[in-house]
Amino acid sequence: MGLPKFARLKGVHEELSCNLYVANCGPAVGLTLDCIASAFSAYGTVKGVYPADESGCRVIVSYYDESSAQSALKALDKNPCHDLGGRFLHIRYSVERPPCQVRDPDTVQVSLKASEMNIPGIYLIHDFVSAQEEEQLLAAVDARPWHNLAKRRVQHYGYEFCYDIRNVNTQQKLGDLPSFVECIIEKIPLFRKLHEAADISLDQLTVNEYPAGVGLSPHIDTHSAFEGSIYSLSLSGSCIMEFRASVGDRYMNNSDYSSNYARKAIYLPPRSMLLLSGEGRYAWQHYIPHHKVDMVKDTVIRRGSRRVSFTFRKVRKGPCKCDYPQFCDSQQVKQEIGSY
Ligand SMILES: O=C(O)CCC(=O)C(=O)O
Ligand SMILES: [Fe+2]
Repeated sequence: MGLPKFARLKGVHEELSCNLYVANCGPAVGLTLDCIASAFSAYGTVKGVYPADESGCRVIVSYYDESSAQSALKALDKNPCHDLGGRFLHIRYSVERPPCQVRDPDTVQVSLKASEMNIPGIYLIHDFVSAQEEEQLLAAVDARPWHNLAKRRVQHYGYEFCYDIRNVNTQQKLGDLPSFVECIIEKIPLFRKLHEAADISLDQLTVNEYPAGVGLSPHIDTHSAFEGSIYSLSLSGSCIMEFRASVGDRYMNNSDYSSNYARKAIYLPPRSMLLLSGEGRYAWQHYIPHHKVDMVKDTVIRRGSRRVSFTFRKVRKGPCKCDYPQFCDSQQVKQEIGSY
């Protein structure tokens, strides 16, 4: 069952409602829904506290009667709330929207399994590495130098990925993949059960470290740079990864879209390995929204202080001859690839 959906009443203080839209309040600012309910229960019996959106810092507090909501609004709007660490709240009345209006064009249902997304070529295996391997992998990269990008840090092995040209210099090999990733590489054949062409001769690794709230812009990994299978292991923190394809493209069915894109999303827990191949690798942009919290099946999941991903690819030595020429730089047609 979905959450009740509410709309903020802009500037309408006199229109009473049992529901309050409360800004500057929520899991992203360190306040659990339970502690918010407890603070607001000083003004009447609280029916429920719900995230108002995916920001993690706006909630709906729902009372059984309007007089409780009115007392809470009078006492707490733009005043410090003692029970919530002296936080200043911004409060409006809110109304429950009828079910036909509930679709927020900015939100997308988050799948737990790749098969729920229904994008050909995308697979996810949970618990691909153990907690002990995760710890060792993090220690190994933390013992090596990081390169700072604007908002995240990276390391490259095998070949350097150059963000300005979105490609690798195939003439300049850095070396073999480091021995500490052997425990990952040896398990890649597990994907053969899901995808017959699981490529095991990977020779390029990019390690990304994202602080909480930092995501990744929409892009398709350059076709001419890498072969058809891209593996990405999530460590330490979780995130959601979204996928989008233009509505005009034939590589999508016509459900699940808002504005000009079909959009899908998947939850990537720590230690899970994602495979992008085929249509999902060549024709869908992937990206990580810049959120501190993710809404996954009505649960608010706070991002950890860091997420570290290991992305394994095989450098392409000739032109790409994929079946998706409109996204293919080797096939010289206008692309839609975006920046990393
Ligand atoms: O962090 C990730 O899981 C994905 C990284 C990625 O898409 C890339 O480096 O191209
Ligand atoms: Fe990518």
